[in-house]
Amino acid sequence: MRPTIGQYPATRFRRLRKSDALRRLSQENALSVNDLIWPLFVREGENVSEPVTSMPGVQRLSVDLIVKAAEEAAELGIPAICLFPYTDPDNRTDDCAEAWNPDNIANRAIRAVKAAVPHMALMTDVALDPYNANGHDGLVQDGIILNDETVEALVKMTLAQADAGADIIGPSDMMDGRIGAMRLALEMSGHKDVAILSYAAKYASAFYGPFRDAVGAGSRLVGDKNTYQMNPANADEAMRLIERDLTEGADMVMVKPGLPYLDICRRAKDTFGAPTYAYQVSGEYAMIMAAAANGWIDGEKIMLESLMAFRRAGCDGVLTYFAPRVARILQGKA
Ligand SMILES: NCC(=O)CCC(=O)O
Repeated sequence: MRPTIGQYPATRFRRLRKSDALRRLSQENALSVNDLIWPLFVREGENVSEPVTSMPGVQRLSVDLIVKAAEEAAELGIPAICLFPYTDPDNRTDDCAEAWNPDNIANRAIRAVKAAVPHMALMTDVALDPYNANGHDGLVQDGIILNDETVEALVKMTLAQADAGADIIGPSDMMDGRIGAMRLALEMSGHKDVAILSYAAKYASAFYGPFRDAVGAGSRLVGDKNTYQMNPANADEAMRLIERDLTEGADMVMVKPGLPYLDICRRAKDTFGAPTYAYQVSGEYAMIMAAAANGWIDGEKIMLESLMAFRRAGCDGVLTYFAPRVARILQGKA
């Protein structure tokens, strides 16, 4: 596109900003409930809603309350939720075997949600960190994160989630070769219509801090994730990763974190045209909530502005903890 600009006063940009009607008429992007994926944290128990201190307004919910949240999401028109497990400490081991247990907390929640709200698209998380004694996304040997052995474990985890009824598999682990391995396993096991939303460009970011509290992985993490997550200084590499994952069979791709990486979202959309998502991560959410709680910003306006920014950057959708709040506003139910 080559923008045409006439000379002043023939061109006055303020003409189209004169009234609300003209501003709406000339608006380029829109935010809708169809763009939202709501991440939820699931834990053991019944009727348990446990606040996540660093994420005001976010709770870890027992399966029965996850079902209620899914019903609320459906009523608000939110098309998808994404489940993250808070695993009991006893089930966090070096071999991560709980990750592919068909009856682990995540798989039980998938079954319960699909039974209650079958039309809700259910996205999962595929990474070993909620099940790992040392908080890493992959199997660890002598301080090294093993790639190929981890991919085998992730495939088992993927199949258990697909068997439980997952619609969208969300590999967030950043191992090499996992998308191809998962896609092949899904094809071979009768799950050919299960979609993969690849965390293709996931950066080694400090913005994930509150999330690690939410899933109980933060205090366990030994070292950092720099050998598998991306260097925040890199952009060309993100394009290569996205192309690689699309080629291996990803249906959708994600950039994560969100707002600090909008340049990557735009480039990804322009380069590949694939369904592209961003994750407005826990640290982004926490910063907005904390500043709003102090009265330093207008939290609601900043929430809406930040979500619109993803649409402007070319994203087809956003994973955001604000999903139900923004959906209520967009549906006139606030
Ligand atoms: N796989 C999910 C994450 O690693 C973090 C998300 C967040 O910080 O909200």
